Amino acid sequence: MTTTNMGHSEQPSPFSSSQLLPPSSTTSHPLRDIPGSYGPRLLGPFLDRLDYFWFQGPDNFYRKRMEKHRSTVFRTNVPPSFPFYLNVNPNVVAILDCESFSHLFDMEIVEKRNVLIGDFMPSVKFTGDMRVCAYLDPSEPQHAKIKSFGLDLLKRSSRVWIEELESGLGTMWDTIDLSVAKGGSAKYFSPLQKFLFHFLSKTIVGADPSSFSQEISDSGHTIMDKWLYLQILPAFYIGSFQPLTEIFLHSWAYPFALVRGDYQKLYKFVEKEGNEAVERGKAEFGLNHEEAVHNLLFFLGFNAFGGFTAFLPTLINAIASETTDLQERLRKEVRAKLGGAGVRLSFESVKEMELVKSVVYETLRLNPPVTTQFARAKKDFRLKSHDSSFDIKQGELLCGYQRLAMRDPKVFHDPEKFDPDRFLKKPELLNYLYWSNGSQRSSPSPSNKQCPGKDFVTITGCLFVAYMFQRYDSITGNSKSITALQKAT
Ligand code: HEM
Repeated sequence: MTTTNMGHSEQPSPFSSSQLLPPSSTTSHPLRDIPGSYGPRLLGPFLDRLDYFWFQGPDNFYRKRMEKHRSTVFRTNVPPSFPFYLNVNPNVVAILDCESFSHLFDMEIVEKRNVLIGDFMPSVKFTGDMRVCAYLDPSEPQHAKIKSFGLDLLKRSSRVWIEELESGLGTMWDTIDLSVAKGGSAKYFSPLQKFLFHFLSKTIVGADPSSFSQEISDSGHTIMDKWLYLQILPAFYIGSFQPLTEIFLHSWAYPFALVRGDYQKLYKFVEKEGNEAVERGKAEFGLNHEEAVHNLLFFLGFNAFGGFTAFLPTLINAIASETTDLQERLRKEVRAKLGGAGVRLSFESVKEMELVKSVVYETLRLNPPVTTQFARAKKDFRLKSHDSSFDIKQGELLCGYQRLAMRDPKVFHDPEKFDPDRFLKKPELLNYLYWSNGSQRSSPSPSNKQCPGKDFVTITGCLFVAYMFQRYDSITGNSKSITALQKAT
């Protein structure tokens, strides 16, 4: 067994002793053929691609097939596919319930080599002609070295995390305050991304963008976006401007040449300003210079900046669009445990904020920032869903769609509803919260593929909420704009 916390052989299936499931689902798992088909060789993948990106959108794409096959496990194609992705095999086995999803974490039976985005892998030119950590399987020696480097960076960054967070959030909310005062509302994507780029560069890489150049300080976040989205575009759901999106954005992969100059700027920034981290990667974790810099850049830009960019707008939306007494309850909890404006945030104080934590977990359940995880069967094995079992053959690609697995009605009561108290009432549900590619009760390690940022992300989400309610009495808005702010009295 290579994993420490999450393998099937070490940890019984999450459902074997669960009180949450009806007794029938824990008893027998009759063997079934995997329903669904891949259709004609070129036409099947093409039609599925159009359904996924255009006619249905990802949620309905999976939901309709799940209903049609009366199964949370079935065969389908996922993009990218025909006509210009001839080397990509779009055939997958979709898995959409918590029990079957957890097989993705068992490194004894699945391999995670080059499957971050599915069978399609962006050109390694985007990452310095090397396969960075997220594409490595734990069986590859380099994985443990680089993952340990990442875990160490995060541990060290905790020394400046709070201080940098407070100062970055101060600047970000000042900008938003100003726009709301001027125009009555503020689109916050850009100030949020600018804050994230500065904050994560300083904490994780130890690199201050303002010390490097005006361009990186002002536009580092947009440069990062360009590099990041160009890589994931072939599989990225856009949901508008069809059929132009299908023709021009989803039909071929764009070359690295379009961002070569930008990537060089980011590389130089990390290499120079993050020199201390780079040297530690070399001296303590046995990486060569190039490996240390390219991996640092990927941790910063793709993993951390990309992840938080997807997560924080959903957190703001969950709170700012609430019309219940949630904000009042959050405000009371934050001020009781921490105090009002001017009192320093701390890791310890947010650990005691049970409602704040539950809201953060519930946001990650309903809106997992990375919607899909893939893994390839290392050997033939039997995969279980709640009510059936299925034979998986070595080499088959499993595709876990988090947005439906996290709405599994056998685990989460009234699963489509945002219930801010869900995890407060039933903390044992954390076993089934999978946003980090592992259970919220498991730990990332060099021998598994769980996100090393798992705890930092949830704690930062809590600190983000605590800061908001220190500063404001109420906030109105959605995932794009803030429309009203009432300063703390
Ligand atoms: C909200 C923020 C974040 C989200 C949503 C997120 C999500 C994820 C997910 C889903 C995976 C698994 C991908 C897969 O194998 O299919 C992952 C892996 C990873 N994440 Fe995060 N992450 C976040 C923040 C961070 C941060 C702050 C770091 C800092 C270093 C980080 C570093 C990594 C790395 C290195 C991996 C690959 C792990 C491995 O190869 O074993 N992530 N992340």
